[in-house]
Amino acid sequence: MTPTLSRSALSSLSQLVPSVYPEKVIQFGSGNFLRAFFNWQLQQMNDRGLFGGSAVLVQTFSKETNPTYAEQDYLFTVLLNGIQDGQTVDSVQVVSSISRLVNPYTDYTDYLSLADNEELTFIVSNTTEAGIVYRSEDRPNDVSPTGFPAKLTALLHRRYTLGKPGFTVIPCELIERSGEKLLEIVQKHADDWELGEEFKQWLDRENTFCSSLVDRIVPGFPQGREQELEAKLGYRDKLMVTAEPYLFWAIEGPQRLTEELPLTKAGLNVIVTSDMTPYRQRKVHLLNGPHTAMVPLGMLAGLETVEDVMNDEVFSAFVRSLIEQELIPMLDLPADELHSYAEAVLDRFRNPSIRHELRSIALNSISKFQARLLPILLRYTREHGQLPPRITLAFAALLYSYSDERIPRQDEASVLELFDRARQEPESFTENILQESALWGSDLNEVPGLAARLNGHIHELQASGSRALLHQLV
Ligand SMILES: NC(=O)c1ccc[n+]([C@@H]2O[C@H](COP(=O)([O-])OP(=O)(O)OC[C@H]3O[C@@H](n4cnc5c(N)ncnc54)[C@H](O)[C@@H]3O)[C@@H](O)[C@H]2O)c1
Ligand SMILES: O=P(O)(O)OC[C@@H](O)[C@@H](O)[C@H](O)[C@H](O)CO
Repeated sequence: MTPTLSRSALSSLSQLVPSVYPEKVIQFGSGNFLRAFFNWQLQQMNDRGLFGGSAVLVQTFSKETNPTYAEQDYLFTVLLNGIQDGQTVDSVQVVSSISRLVNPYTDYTDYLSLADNEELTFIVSNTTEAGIVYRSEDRPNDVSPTGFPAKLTALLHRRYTLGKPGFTVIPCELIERSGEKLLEIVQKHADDWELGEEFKQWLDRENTFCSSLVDRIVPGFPQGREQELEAKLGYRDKLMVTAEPYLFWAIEGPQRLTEELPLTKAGLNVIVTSDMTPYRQRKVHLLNGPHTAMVPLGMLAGLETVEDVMNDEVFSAFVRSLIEQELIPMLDLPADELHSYAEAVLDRFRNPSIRHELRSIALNSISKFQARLLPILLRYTREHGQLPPRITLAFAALLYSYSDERIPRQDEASVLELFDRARQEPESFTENILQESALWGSDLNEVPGLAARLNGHIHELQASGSRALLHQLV
């Protein structure tokens, strides 16, 4: 029988058994993305003798300890597949940069005692966009608070009471100004819990909260390839994760980070900058924007993956013209840089070696549309005196897909409730949903012509499907 990945399995397969490094990073979140992004980068630094440290994982959400990490001695495989600098990449690496997993729900004392170790100086997180939220019900009791910022506050407070130096905190969540947002919530908990002014000053003075922008497409576990990979690798690995070779990380923080976390020295495409705004705009609008536009249109036409979209003449022409004609002209960055980033994105979308499911991108599409495409729609309309045709069509497809049972909706319960309420009056569904400022930040019925255009498109989508409509646009 094929063994499970572990140190002894590697040894019996005569493969290199990786070194064990001291813990230097506390990592909140144990999902696919961090494994293929941050843990993989730690491994690259360690392999080059530049960091010599591992990350201790803190479970942030599920209350039951995930047994797989311990079963696999905290090892997992990262498979990188795609084209980089014109070369085909098909690499397999066992990553050993995680030391152990702490579950604050079952071992709260162990969790808090992470504050005692002065070698732990970095905190990295990815708890999804839903993780960096304020929860007034979280209290400083002798059991773990539920929210990530509240857990972090408790840890930071212990560090402060021990008189130890603070941390460099780098959240990877895809929310705007993530570092500032996280610090704001930590300070709010400090107020709620009456932790004192001195602690709040220590938070500001001794800790560095860096906003950051991450970029790597990580489709996750290689579904359907388990047997092939087991035969190739000689072990089974439930934590295995596939990703594209491309990687970019902009960290807004002090230059000392380039020495303390020598990612760039390890040859990684990471920059430490005093202003990450342009990098964020470029990525959110030119990569995530087209993703969010292609999802409802593609799914309504029965397409399943980003690659399906890119291999379809009509759909890929739509994606390209969306980028060139509606997105790039609305971004305040040098045009040549935007065009070359966009070309790279189109190549990444075409990557035949990874299966990026449209339905995985579809999760929480409403807030994604608001962040990724709506600002461009509004600016284009203001500047051109007319609606951007492609973003507007994608918006119509999104609203239609949230009101049609054929496409399973995956969104927050509160969002789905607003859609269900709007649907109770089918004749005014569009106007009802556009008026929900909670979804869009304002009443979108005030955008000239938007409701009428969306209504028209929704009827056309019902009558002829998305492909026919795209034909008319490209
Ligand atoms: N997969 C990609 O290509 C990619 C690329 C860039 C960024 N991201 C971002 O990474 C995030 C995570 O993606 P993933 O692929 O690792 O998903 P995942 O489901 O594998 O992991 C999600 C992690 O977040 C934790 N979590 C979920 N909800 C939480 C909550 N409310 N509070 C605290 N923790 C919570 C989970 O416990 C888990 O550790 C996404 O939200 C996405 O924005 C993903
Ligand atoms: O990860 P999500 O669900 O926020 O968005 C889906 C994709 O747009 C996203 O994962 C991109 O692939 C990623 O942001 C690339 O760095």
